[in-house]
Amino acid sequence: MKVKKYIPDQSGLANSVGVTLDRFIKKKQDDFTFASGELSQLLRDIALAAKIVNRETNRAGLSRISGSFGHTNIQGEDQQKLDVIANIRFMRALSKGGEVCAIISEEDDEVVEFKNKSGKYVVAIDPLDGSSNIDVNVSIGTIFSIYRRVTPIGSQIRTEDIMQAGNTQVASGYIIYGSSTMLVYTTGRGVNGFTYEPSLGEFFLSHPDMKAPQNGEIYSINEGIYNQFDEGLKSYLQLCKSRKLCARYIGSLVADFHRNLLKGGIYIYPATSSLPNGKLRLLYEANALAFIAEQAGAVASNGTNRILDVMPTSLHQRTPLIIGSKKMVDEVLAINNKFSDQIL
Ligand SMILES: O=P(O)(O)OC[C@H]1O[C@](O)(COP(=O)(O)O)[C@@H](O)[C@@H]1O
Repeated sequence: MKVKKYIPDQSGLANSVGVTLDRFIKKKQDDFTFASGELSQLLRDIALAAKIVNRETNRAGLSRISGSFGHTNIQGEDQQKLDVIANIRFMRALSKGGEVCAIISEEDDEVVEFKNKSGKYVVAIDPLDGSSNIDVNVSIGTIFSIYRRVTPIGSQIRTEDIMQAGNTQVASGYIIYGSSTMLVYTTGRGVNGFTYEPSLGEFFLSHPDMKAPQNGEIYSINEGIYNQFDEGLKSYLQLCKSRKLCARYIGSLVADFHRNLLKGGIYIYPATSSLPNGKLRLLYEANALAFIAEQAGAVASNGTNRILDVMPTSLHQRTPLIIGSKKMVDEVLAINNKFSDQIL
């Protein structure tokens, strides 16, 4: 029987669609000799829930799931229907596999513990970030952090399993539901981005080994609350204006962060007189993006400390966030120090 060797097509007629997320996760898992595959399955479960949430957000206007859910969450925010739907979808997907023992969600007042305690991972998640943009067709996202529990598997979840500093994350990432849908994640070995191809129902590697430019031309901050900023920040913003830098603020953290990660820039949500600890949440917003930022060569600070070194003390605690290109964040911190020295 005659056989012939497979020679990859050279005609260029059928463009390669690239590496699927599944295959990429499998390949990366093989890098870890003793990998059990649980983290890989957990990442796949997150990707599956993301596909469903992507479908829901795309057709929200048609399926009457836009608008308020008529309930206020523990942050005092008016929960949107899609906030609740996204929360249900991720909870369901993460409860199925058995890899997860507990979840911290922006939409749940308390830690959600799964019956099956054999899971070794704890997930912190903002199921739908950028709620104020849901109904107006502006990019929104999902943000997730993954930790290994520290107490024995199978035992009762304890505070130390939940209150872990960001520098103990085993993985983190975000999904951006925008002009295209992307999933970007790290397991501490660089950052990779995958674009969703709805017609095939697959995420494909589109942004391998993402690196943030060391400097940038974009600054992202809600200047509507300018009067509540401290003098150090006001002087930095004057500097940005004098340099004719570009002001870009979508009002969806994931979207602003993603743009600045690709193009170079800085996102700032500071402490203000009305929000003395800032607005964003440490456990399921800042930590995840700080891990991604650092893995891509960028920086994340609360103005005083590295975000990843902040020891959490409460589930929904807020933190000021200064995140983005290294040179820009370092400059803000230097100006802050100068002003705080003058005050002292
Ligand atoms: O409207 P503000 O005060 O500028 O806040 C916008 C920020 O708040 C957030 O919407 C907070 O996230 P949630 O939508 O998940 O609550 C960020 O996405 C965004 O960057």
